[in-house]
Amino acid sequence: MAAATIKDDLAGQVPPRRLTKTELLKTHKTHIKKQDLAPDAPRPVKQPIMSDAYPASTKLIRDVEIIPLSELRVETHHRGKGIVVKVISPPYIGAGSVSIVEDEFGNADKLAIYNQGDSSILSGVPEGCFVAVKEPYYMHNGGENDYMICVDHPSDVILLRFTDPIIPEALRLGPLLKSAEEWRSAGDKAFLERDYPTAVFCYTEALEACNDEAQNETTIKLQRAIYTKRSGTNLLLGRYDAAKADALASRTGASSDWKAYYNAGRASYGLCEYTTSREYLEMALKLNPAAAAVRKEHERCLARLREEETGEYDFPAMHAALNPQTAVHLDNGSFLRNTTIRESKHHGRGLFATRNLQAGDLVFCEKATLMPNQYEPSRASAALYAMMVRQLCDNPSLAGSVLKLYPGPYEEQLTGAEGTIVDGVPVVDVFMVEGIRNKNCFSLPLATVDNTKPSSPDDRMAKGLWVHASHMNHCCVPNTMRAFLGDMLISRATRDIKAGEEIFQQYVPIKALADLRNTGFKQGWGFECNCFLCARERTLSSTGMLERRKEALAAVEKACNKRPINMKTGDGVGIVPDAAIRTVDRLAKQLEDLHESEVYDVLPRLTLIYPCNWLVEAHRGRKNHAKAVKYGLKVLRNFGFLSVPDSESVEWEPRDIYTKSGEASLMTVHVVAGLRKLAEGYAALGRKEMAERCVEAARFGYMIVTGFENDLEILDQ
Ligand SMILES: C[S@@+](CC[C@H](N)C(=O)[O-])C[C@H]1O[C@@H](n2cnc3c(N)ncnc32)[C@H](O)[C@@H]1O
Repeated sequence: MAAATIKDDLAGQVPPRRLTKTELLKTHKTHIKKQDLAPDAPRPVKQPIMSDAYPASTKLIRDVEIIPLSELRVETHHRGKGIVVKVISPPYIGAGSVSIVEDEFGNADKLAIYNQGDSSILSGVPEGCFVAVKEPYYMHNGGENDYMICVDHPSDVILLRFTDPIIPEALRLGPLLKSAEEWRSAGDKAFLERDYPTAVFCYTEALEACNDEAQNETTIKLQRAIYTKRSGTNLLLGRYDAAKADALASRTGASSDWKAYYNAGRASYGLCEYTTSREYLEMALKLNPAAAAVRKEHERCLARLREEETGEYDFPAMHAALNPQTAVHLDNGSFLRNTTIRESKHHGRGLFATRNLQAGDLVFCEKATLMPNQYEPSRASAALYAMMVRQLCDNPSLAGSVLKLYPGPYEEQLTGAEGTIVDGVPVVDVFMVEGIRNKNCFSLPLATVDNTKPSSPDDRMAKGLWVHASHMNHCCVPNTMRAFLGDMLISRATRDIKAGEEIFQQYVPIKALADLRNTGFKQGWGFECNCFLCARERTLSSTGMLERRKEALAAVEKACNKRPINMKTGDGVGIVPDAAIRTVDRLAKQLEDLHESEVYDVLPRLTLIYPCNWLVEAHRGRKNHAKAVKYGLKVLRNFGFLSVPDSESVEWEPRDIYTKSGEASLMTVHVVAGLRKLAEGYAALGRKEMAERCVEAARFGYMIVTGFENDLEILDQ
């Protein structure tokens, strides 16, 4: 309460008193002591709260007015202003890095820097360095006289070079006399200690020092050697854009340049730019045909290009290579050429087929743009957000694709400068990043195929971003289905798709009732679905009918739930008394009658799936195979598979159920399970051919669901 009062009273004003340098340093030391006692405590990520959103600074530091710390006003974004300070304490690392800083007038304050990745020296700002903060926010920190400069956007803070003229002389305390050689050895030392961000900083200083020294052959040689070192270090940090630029800057024109091309090739590979990577690797091979490492990398690169071109993958081998601890990121390229991004009539941009596709075809197969190895659901979102921020800072070339994704309503606050380079770093607006994460990320298991096993836990889900797939709009009865293998997203056609048709996916498993599912879409993504199913249900079914259907659904679910089925295992019904079966049967019929035939002739009847599945189980339990088959056929029909015949005399191919069911079938693993139960019933009735066709259709469906051909028996494990 007291804090809130101080906050309200002082907003916009300079605080009457703030803690002195000595007081600040004393409290800071106690925090650091505590930190030293628990050095391995996991570091939380501060995720942005969209209601507090404010845009990142897009100004150059030289264009803002530098003010002393004493002019900072509470709860204020100091637009058009900036501070230049020296860090006078080691950092305390929590959700961000908190340090004590001092300005040229001897004023001290607390500086909290959030959202810097581990590859940045600013994730743990070292004592003695100088930083500039553009358009800082000064906040009351809860306690009495306790304030803090708070930096959310990573690009709002700049690590200054020691020789930067913007640092006031009084703060600098004498010129820094390190030579290029000295900075280089400092870099080498940091490298050997595996402190790669510091190594990069020192090599950068070394390169700048080279510029200040006499330009002779020795300096040029030194400069190129440092570029090589910095390139290697940036590669280790995953800063591929910088690694590539350094590699190219290290060239001398001699045959030893093969190393520069090799590094540039590896950096391009890291960015999944395989065509460019191949070009560099081929230049390296030209200069040094015997280099085995280059040859190996070149072969790897050709394999990626083949995958991109043909869409041919060895999915079983990829599956076998997965390891939840060490290998969730597969070494594969993205096959995207069957689809293209363009404006869609009703949903902004969308994905469209570039050629005719058949049910079961690979629509695309995309490697994650960003996906942390974090399958703990409570941490998955924060891990993805942190990775997105870090990668955008580290590899500005990513901005071109990631920052074009739909960020939700925050779109209106954007300046258009996000992703551009200002003061040497890309402008990264964390609220925009969070908006993009929120509207575009996918939840995924390690492998969809394993997740279909009844024994697999449902809750090991990671989160990731696939830029191409993010352009797909939602449809409740979509024409594709996605599956995951590590960080590969496999999209398959659930029915035939014509060239030029829009590709849809289901964002989340949908609710049976149109109004309920649309409330979810509105809240989560800000749209109301107007797909074939939603539009017809909404406009053609009368309100009275929808209400009665809701009541009938509640009644039938209540009856089923006395003996619920586990939809994953199919277990739970057991031997059910006649009376219970009769009740569910009667209620299901009533519900069925509430679906107008003229509306639902070509539509799935989602509310009927659960009761019909229940009846299949009840009849299976009593070995009443004829009835199990009857309801099994109804289950498929209610998923929208309208072309499953019940007669040997009808000519049909197992795949026909996918290709000849119209535009509104809903493919899920339950369809596969339904086909298997149907097969079991037919086999028990001695109708072998029907049983075989159903198994074949189930196998084909399981390939669509899991992304590649798999044994149906996995569903029993
Ligand atoms: C992941 S993005 C899909 C690509 C997006 N259309 C774009 O222009 O970038 C999700 C957003 O697309 C739009 N969207 C997706 N499916 C839709 C649908 N069925 N009807 C209307 N808008 C839809 C919504 O604005 C949603 O928040």
